[in-house]
Amino acid sequence: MSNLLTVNGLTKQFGGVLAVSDVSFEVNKGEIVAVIGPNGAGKTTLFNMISCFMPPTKGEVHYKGTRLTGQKIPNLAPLGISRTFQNLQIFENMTVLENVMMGTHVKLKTNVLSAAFKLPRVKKDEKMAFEMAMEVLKFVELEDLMFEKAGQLSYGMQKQLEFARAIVYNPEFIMLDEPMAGLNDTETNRMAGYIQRLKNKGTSFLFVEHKMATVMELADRIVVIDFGKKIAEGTPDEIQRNEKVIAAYLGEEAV
Ligand SMILES: Nc1ncnc2c1ncn2[C@@H]1O[C@H](COP(=O)(O)OP(=O)(O)OP(=O)(O)O)[C@@H](O)[C@H]1O
Repeated sequence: MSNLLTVNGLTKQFGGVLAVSDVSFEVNKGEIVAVIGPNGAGKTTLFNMISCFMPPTKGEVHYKGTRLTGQKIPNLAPLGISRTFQNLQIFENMTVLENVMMGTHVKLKTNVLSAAFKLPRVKKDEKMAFEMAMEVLKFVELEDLMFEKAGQLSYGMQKQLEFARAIVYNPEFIMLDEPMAGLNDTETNRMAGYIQRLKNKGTSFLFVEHKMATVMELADRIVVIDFGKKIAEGTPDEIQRNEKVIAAYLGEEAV
């Protein structure tokens, strides 16, 4: 299995709070890796450093040999990396179709000048953007709602829409921050199905999630964070039997 993402010694200090401390792990091609841990363990901070939303105090991240740390967020998509957010980032006043088409610009060559002069390429790009968007809307079963305003959709559908926008340019590596948060069981299974189907086509994932049943079902490997430190890493079976992990979660329940 070839290595895709290398997280090396990531550390984040917020004043006196050591939110993440010397965390290292890898994601290999075709793998689904989950990051779990009790509330406040440092998962979001770790995720934000990996996806270039926050600079680390120490440590670095590489993707296929390219240093991600210090990169600007728009540089990630051309590398084949995509991410979704814990809080939905959809455009409520735009249609479902327009939201997804927004995600296609990475692959297309149209820029402001060519669009302003309505060069022939613009028409071709618009057609391609539409076709790409329709393909993923079918994949997430939202094609019947393509002309609805995104703000009119249920929360579960809005999550599907955000996922559609994240996958529309065929990224090789997708980072999902709590993809199942706020979803009911049916919606959770539906989202898990999309992730699994993309994995079967070779896409790799890193995701943070609180819903343990989903994590255990989807992840090939799990990284467990507690008080900012990696306390365990292994397959779902190994993690469920790991005493340090059990103690960390029991501690959380006792709080
Ligand atoms: N911007 C910030 N400034 C100061 N402290 C912060 C900041 N962001 C996070 N922290 C602290 O860092 C620690 C880790 O927070 P983080 O949100 O990364 O944890 P988490 O595992 O994602 O939590 P949850 O599961 O509740 O989302 C917490 O103690 C939190 O209070």
